[in-house]
Amino acid sequence: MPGSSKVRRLLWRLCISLLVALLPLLLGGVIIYWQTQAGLRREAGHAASEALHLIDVMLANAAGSARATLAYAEGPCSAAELVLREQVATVPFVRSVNLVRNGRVFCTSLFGAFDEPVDAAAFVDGRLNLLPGNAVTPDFALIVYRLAEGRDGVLATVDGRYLSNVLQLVDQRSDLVIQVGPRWMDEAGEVHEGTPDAFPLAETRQASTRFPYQVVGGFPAGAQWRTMGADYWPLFAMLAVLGGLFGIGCYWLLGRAATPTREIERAMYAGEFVPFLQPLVEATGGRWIGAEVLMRWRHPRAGLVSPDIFIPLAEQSGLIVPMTRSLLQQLAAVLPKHSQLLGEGFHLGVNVSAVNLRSGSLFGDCLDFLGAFPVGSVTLMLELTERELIGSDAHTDELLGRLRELGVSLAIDDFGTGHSSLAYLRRFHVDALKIDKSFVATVDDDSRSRHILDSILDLCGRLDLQVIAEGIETSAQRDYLAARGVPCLQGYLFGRPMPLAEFVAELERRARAGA
Ligand SMILES: Nc1nc2c(ncn2[C@@H]2O[C@@H]3COP(=O)(O)O[C@H]4[C@@H](O)[C@H](n5cnc6c(=O)[nH]c(N)nc65)O[C@@H]4COP(=O)(O)O[C@H]3[C@H]2O)c(=O)[nH]1
Repeated sequence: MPGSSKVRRLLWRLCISLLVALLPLLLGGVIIYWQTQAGLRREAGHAASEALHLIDVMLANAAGSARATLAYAEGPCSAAELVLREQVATVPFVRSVNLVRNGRVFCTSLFGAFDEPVDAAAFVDGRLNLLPGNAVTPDFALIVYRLAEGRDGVLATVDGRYLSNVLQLVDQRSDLVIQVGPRWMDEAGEVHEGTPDAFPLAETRQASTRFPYQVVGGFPAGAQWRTMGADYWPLFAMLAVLGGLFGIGCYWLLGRAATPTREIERAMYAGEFVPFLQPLVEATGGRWIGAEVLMRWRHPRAGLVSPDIFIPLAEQSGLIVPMTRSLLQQLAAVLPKHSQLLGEGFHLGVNVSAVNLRSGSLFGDCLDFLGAFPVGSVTLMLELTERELIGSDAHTDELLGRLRELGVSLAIDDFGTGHSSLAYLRRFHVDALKIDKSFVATVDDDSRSRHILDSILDLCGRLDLQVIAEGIETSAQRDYLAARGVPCLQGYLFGRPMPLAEFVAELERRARAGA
């Protein structure tokens, strides 16, 4: 089988296995991505509402202090001073309480009597003002709650650091800001003009129902991947292991044969079918004048498998066609380099079956094969087995005619063992007969069956057919057949089927020895 198909198949197997291995990670990744996104949205929403709740509590404290001291806005500062300080000292988060009369602060919890104008228009909804600092703490933000009754009223302030603490601590992963009218404050306590940039991820905006401000929350870019990495790495590791196992399993499954036919197909792509050659020898002198090509399956686990086991299956499935082509290609890749060892018209017998004849590619395969050799250095003989009956139809006749024109000869294999041997002789223009080893074996015993062998030999003489006797195991068989004029012999006595390289090495050895 061509190496490229093998590589393609291996690549395909690898790609599929890789995809299967990546599948849990990909699917898991998508689900985790989606879950993380939903989780971040939930987290941002939860953080904003938590911050809103805490800031509402702080502002409610300021509003409570303002209500408790409003009545003092009508009296002198001296009467209110102690009450104001008491509020600052006892009410959580309230930093100062200041009384306003006729649009001016006239009394503060810090300085007592005081005088400063109040810009009522700066208060959102007349009630809240976010400032980057004031005269007492210019570097610290503060939020001022205003309770007004006409031009009188109370200003209660909450330190911005409480707010920034809330924004920071309520959720350490999300970012939160508080927006009060035209200003906003970040987690660091910095006050900015305008509105903050939109958060790239899971932005949420929640407005207080009690005071005129909003908390805006969200996550910076990349937070999703960081969260996935930080929170889900054990799951990713598990998915990776799972994917690895799936991939290995898939690779193994794809390499495993589901059926015998599938296993033969796999073996073919893996190049496991190889040619073995058994020498054909001259009956007189023992010179190697050719070889029969016999297919062997070098199975990675079972070792060498006999063709009797896999050829019938290969014929049934039609795989015998590419297998035969592969056999011819393997021979054509090696033997022409040694054509000087082969001598003139070296005989090469190749087994073919009905499927090969029907396939439509046999002629091309033979043409390619013969084209690889120097002209006349080999003769190709197709040996027709009788396992599948070959019908005589116009297509077969035409094919055999074209093959004959190409110089390919035709032999009937295992002659006499099938039920159609004589019919074959009648139907086809046959060049040679291969006498089956079961008839050759009759040489050794004196039985009547030896007469059948003699009759076949007579028949061959009358029909002017070339004879090759196979299965010669003893010198008595050799001598008998040689005496009966059989020119070409094959059998264990001369050599067993051997790998191609071994056959070439033996040819070289014989050439050196002058055999
Ligand atoms: N006992 C004994 N046996 C001997 C002796 N000399 C040779 N043999 C065996 O006899 C068989 C001769 O091949 P075949 O009759 O064409 O019979 C072949 C042939 O019909 C089929 N076959 C082999 N290769 C191919 C192929 O490439 N294509 C097709 N279609 N069939 C093949 O498988 C059959 C079996 O092949 P193998 O097992 O290789 O068996 C071979 C060979 O090893 C001997 O002295 N004693």
